[in-house]
Amino acid sequence: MMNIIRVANYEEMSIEAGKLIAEKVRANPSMTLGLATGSTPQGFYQYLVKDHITNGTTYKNIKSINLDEYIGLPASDPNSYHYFMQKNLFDHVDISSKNTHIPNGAATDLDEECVRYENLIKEVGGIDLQILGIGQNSHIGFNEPGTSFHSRTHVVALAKNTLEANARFFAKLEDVPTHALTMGIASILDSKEIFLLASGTAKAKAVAQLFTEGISEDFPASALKQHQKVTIIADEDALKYI
Ligand SMILES: O=P(O)(O)OC[C@H]1O[C@](O)(CO)[C@@H](O)[C@@H]1O
Repeated sequence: MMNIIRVANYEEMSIEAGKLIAEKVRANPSMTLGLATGSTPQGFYQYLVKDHITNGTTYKNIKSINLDEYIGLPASDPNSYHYFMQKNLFDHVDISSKNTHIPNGAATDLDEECVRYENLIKEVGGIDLQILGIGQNSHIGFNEPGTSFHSRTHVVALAKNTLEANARFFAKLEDVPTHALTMGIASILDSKEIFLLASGTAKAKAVAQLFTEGISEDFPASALKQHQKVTIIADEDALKYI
């Protein structure tokens, strides 16, 4: 089941998502949140930080599991997702560092890291609410078109379109890491509930495909149609073909 919440713009998407997430955290203060990086979630992280300061929503017992990380960037690199999470959320709320988890893209044995990460998700009791963005090519996490819907945490070679889309954060295209670690589609679908956020015309085609195309590994986000509890929070631009 996919519910759609249609909002005017990025700011409203961020407020709507932030409100819903903060409500869930207050209702279940020891839940496990599945978190995403990129431009899409930045606004709702700001909302959560403000809400933490003004309303006192606490993350003391919240656990977090991030979707993905570049391979080869140390946690201290400003383009790593470790760094992103510290700067956008973890440094500003009372979450405990022992409860925050991100795949280790600097691991020497990446296969072992994938197994460790999958086990970790199980050990924390699974993800209660997974937040997702969507790539222009329909990727979720870093699961590019063609990824098996049975996939678990794995190493991926990033698609050309993804490298180009993410080059905006780097000095030049060649600096974008070519590989990443990502939770798989099956790992994502195990989450009890999923929010998919989309903003802007660059995402309009990928969002439309969710409704016009069938379930296909060519469109990774279409896997979400197999899930019982998905809410899409998207703005007018992202929904312009719907
Ligand atoms: O939000 P953006 O920067 O458009 O990226 C889309 C998606 O691709 C990823 O960057 C891949 O990790 C996700 O984190 C994100 O939700």
